[in-house]
Amino acid sequence: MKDSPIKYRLIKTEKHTGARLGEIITPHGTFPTPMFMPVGTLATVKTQSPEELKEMGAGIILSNTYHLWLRPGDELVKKAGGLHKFMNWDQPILTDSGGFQVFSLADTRKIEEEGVHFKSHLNGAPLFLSPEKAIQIQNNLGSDIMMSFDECPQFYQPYDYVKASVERTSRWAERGLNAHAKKDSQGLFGIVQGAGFEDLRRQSAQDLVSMDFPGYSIGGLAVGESHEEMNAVLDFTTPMLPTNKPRYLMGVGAPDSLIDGVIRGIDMFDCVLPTRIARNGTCMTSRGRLVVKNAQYAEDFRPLDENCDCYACKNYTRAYIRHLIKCDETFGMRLTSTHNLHFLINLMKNVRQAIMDDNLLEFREDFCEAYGYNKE
Ligand SMILES: Nc1nc2cc3nc(NCCc4ccc(CCO)cc4)[nH]c3cc2c(=O)[nH]1
Ligand SMILES: [Zn+2]
Repeated sequence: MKDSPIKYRLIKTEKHTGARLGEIITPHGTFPTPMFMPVGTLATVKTQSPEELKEMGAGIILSNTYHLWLRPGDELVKKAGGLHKFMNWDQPILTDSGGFQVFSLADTRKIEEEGVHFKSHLNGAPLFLSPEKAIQIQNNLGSDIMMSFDECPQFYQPYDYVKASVERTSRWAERGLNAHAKKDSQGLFGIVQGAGFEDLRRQSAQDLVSMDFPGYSIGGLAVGESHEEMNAVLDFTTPMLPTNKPRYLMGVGAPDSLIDGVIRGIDMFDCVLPTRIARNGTCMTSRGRLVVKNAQYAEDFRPLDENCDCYACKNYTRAYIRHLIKCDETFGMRLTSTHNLHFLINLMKNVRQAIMDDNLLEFREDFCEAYGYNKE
């Protein structure tokens, strides 16, 4: 692939694990890895302004091709000057290709070699997405990092189904690469599939590495498999990928999964978890999950997390935030969302420090102990 606008710089590997400290250089700026990406599906990270996201250290955010194609339309975003201008975010943006959203949101889909026919989850209108179409939409959105159009099979599909799906996803990746060749201001990642089958993961990785993408996503995970099964797939899949390019684990956001992914050589993560659970008043704290809506916090005048220095924890109490959430006051979910995003971004900052200090396993022990993960 000709010179890509996305560059990965490996700074250091951690002495006792597969963890790496690095940075990713994009046309809209450079961010350190490992990094957690807040999800801004419809061109906004729900309840957060771009200034607040920068303030908390969000280096890059994710938006969705499928959703923005339907609303407001990729042509409109192009007319607005692209996604960065449209949403007033001048830092890096990554877009998912629509592959996963078609399989997880749309009804009655029909997968063919050409692409996927399905009905809009909004109004049932017939739609069609192909590798070429997914590239065209992402070109219009102007994201810095684009995803190939792929099929994300369920984790427990039979071997033969997954094999045929991997082979089609590799053909789709090639078609996307050819459709993209023109625009060199955007990088395109290949997405490794293969469910839980080591030989199919190897086939997928080899196909994509031979196409020389600037970065590789590991797809087909966080789809209902156990934590142990995800770790097992990562144990044999990340070593199949080049060390001088980023690895992005899609859809992963629980604290223990982030740390376990980093230990296995993952550099980038995204998940709706922090903002999704915040909206019903569930917070991640250094002492584990806290459901601030619960009656026990009605007169608890401590911050959500006494070890947190985010805007919510510096200025408000559990009692106040519980009151807002109970009364469905939107400021309440702004505060829980601010805290949860800050918590994961800060967790990755501490993980990067642990890689620098070669004590990531110790950090993991201490973090999981305090969080209440009953780790073996
Ligand atoms: N193109 C592409 N995109 C993906 C996105 C994904 N996102 C996931 N998992 C998200 C799971 C997830 C969904 C919702 C919540 C909220 C709380 O329940 C948390 C996690 N797995 C994923 C796999 C793929 C994939 O193979 N290909
Ligand atoms: Zn906080």
